[in-house]
Amino acid sequence: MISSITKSTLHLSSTKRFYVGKSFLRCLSGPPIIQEPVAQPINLVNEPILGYLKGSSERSLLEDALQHRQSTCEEIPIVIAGKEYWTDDVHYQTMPSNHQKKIAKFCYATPELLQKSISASLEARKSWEKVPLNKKVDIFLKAGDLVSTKYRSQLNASTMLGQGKTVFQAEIDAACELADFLRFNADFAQRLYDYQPVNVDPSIRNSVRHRGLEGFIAAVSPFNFTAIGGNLAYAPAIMGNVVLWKPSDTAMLSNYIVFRLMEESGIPSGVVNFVPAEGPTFGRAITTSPHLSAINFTGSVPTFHWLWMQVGQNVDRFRNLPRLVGECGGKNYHFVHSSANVEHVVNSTLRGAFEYSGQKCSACSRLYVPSSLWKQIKEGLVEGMKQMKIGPVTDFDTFTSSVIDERAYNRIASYIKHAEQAPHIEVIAGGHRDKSVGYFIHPTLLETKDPRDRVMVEEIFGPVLTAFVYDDNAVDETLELVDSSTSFALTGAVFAEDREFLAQAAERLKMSAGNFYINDKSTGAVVGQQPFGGGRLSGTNDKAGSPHYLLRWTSPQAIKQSFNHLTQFKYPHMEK
Ligand SMILES: NC(=O)c1ccc[n+]([C@@H]2O[C@H](COP(=O)([O-])OP(=O)(O)OC[C@H]3O[C@@H](n4cnc5c(N)ncnc54)[C@H](O)[C@@H]3O)[C@@H](O)[C@H]2O)c1
Ligand SMILES: N[C@@H](CCC=O)C(=O)O
Repeated sequence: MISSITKSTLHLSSTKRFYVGKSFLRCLSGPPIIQEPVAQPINLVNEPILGYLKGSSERSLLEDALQHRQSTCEEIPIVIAGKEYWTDDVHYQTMPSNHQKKIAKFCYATPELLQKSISASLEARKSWEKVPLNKKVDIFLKAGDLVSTKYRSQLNASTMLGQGKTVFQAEIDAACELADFLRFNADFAQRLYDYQPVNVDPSIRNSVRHRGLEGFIAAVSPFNFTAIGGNLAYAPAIMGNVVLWKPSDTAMLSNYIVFRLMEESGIPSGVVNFVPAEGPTFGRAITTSPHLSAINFTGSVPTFHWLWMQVGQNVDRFRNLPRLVGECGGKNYHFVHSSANVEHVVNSTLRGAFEYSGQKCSACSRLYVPSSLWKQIKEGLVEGMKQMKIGPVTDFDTFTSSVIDERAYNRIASYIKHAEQAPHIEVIAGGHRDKSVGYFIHPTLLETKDPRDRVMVEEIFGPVLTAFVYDDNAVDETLELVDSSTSFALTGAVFAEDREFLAQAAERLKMSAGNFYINDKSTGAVVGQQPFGGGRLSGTNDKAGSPHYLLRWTSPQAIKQSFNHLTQFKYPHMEK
């Protein structure tokens, strides 16, 4: 019976099997041909979040950087194999809180330049792939240190002004998360070698080595996280890949600083090419190249679907089947049980829904509250919203600022207008909006009687939270609604003190979120602590910030090295 066989018995029997043909073998020996990298120890500690209190040195450095960035319009080239290019298709990045203020000038790459960058990256691949892992690790550790020291204030200032983040939101993203991605990925890349295949026969050596993918990777990044741009472009690079990085128009300046900082850390020219471009022009260039090996995308569902379809339509062109990694939107929930701590629910929801004006893929945008707690929770939310300061990011008391651009403003405003007109929705607080100077939309709380209204189902990606009040006796039906009423499955949170309920909810909502929180808000995943990504329409769930993510960027090769010479081709049973 298999259960009675111990591991060592199995081992022994397979060893025996290897030795059966010994008489036909002449045993040789020698060192392995392919050497495995020797890991260097990395002290994995998340980058501490600095306080930026009045009078602190980090605050004065940041204030200088903010001043500098506000009085400059940085000219940002396309960079291919270390060479700078300009085209006539000129664009500007402006400040979301003051749309007349330009902070960067850049231009779109033409199809010809995109072809050039593909060729340049394939050329760079030849030598980059050969650079030993420990050298790559050194580069990434140096980059992590440059992020947390020399470039910290520049990264934060450009993220604040260009992407509309408050000081705290910029710090957890452009400084801490970016440094964490660089350092943790260096460690994760080394740890991939911890798995090696079984070696049971001393005359045979089995091993696995990690190669970069053959071809180039296209990294297409969103506006809302500087660190995500850096991770999309550089996590593949540490595995030996070459990358075309198309940054978002509205995160251009911070992403360019990341690109230059990585060069300073020692990434050779051409390994990552910085190619601002019009979205579909870039999409068509990469998906019609036979050398596309993967797309590393973060952004909205429609863009990812479009790219996926382009790859499908060109599938017979590719030398390797491209891997499609996409992290997309969410319709994230807070589900409150009648046993929950009200004060904690209120504060967590105010942060989860309204920090960075709800422009986190993980932002809470639907809230399920039992009728027994609604009055208290509603009062708490409204009171908190009254206390939130909405303004420019240069005012350090601002809780949240404007949304990213006019397109986002109009989209979010259309949901609020819908709510204002729908008979089954009440605007409880907020709703005020004004785009005359910046794209300001005040945090808005809605209450709907229809849990399947568009405001409860579609990603709004703005500071709009909708509450649905359920009957305390209808917990099961409401959990069913949470799970089934949207097509997304990114993040979600349950709040309760009743442990039995929490266990039940964790089971019932298992597939509803890639990142599931118990008594914590739906936002704020930390690299290495809460690996990130969702299922269903929310993405391919490759868990950025974990070792699993790096597996997408390697094409492992299994190697069997034999130390024997066969002395004949026949098998033992053929001996006579
Ligand atoms: N799941 C996650 O980890 C995660 C993280 C951040 C943001 N997001 C999602 O990203 C979205 C917000 O970001 P966004 O507004 O920048 O998204 P977006 O889809 O508009 O743009 C993302 C990137 O794709 C580019 N692009 C647009 N059309 C393209 C095309 N046809 N071909 C190639 N590239 C194209 C854009 O220029 C940008 O660089 C939200 O839906 C949010 O939920 C998800
Ligand atoms: N990692 C971030 C979300 C990134 C998406 O925008 C969080 O967990 O809040």
